[in-house]
Amino acid sequence: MSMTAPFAKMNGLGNEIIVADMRSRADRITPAAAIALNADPATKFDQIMAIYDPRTPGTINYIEIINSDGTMAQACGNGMRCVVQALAAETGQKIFTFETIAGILNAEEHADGLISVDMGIPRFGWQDIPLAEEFRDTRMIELQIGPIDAPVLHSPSVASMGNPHAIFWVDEDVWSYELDRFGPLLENHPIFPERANISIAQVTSRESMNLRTWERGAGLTLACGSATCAAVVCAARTNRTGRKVEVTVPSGGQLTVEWRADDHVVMTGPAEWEFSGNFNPATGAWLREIEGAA
Ligand SMILES: N[C@@H](CCC[C@H](N)C(=O)O)C(=O)O
Repeated sequence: MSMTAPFAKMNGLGNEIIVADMRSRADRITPAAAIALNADPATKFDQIMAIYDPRTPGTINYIEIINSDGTMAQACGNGMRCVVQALAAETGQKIFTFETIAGILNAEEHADGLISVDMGIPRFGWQDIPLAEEFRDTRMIELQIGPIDAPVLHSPSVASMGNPHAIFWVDEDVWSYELDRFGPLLENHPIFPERANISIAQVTSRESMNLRTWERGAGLTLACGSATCAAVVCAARTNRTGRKVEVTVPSGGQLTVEWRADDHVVMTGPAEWEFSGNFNPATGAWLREIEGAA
């Protein structure tokens, strides 16, 4: 086994992704390697999507998702689109079935280059998210930040897309909130025993919303695919929108999310390759691949 593994630096609407090719390898990417890669401005990332050999018949690969703080995540919608684009470019295949720690996931690259990922079935039970205490109705839970009599953010909807999400509904521009200040406090609030991804959502019509997300284990990001899915199912569940919504993310791009009649949530959007290289999964030391080199 070679010391180094190939990787591609990519992004999904600005969500910074490293797609690591760990096929035919038994080793894992260490938290130290993730932290080292994230410390270098050239490879700074939000998630690493590590592609491994399949574990389950009927799936093409097992995908491990690592946040920039070195912790594991169960879901990453933007990262999955990057994985699909990388594998489609390599193999010509267009339809994929993957396995992650959250389960089996289907995805497809369309003729126009956009990629759809079936993000699975959302869960709303307080134990599923999970929350530290019982809430019978997770369309709105008691949680607020700011002065007790004039909270800045309050009463979020919560959902699991495999990973935990809280969505705070706002009327004002999403950029007028100090998410960099409130995000870490809410991510680590005792109500979320596994921490949570924290989003603020401004619904602009039955079919559109603006969304900003503070990601668990990664901080402020330019897009978060699973958060867009969580926001759309929570918006539909609270009758703020219909079941198909175009979500504008901080990069200015759009993701289309449809909560289908069969309960599956399908997210569609682009992915972009930036550069390729090789890295050491134990240390994070890396070298850029020279384009055009044999
Ligand atoms: N960027 C991702 C979500 C990443 C996972 C998250 N930080 C977590 O720990 O749950 C996406 O596009 O879904």
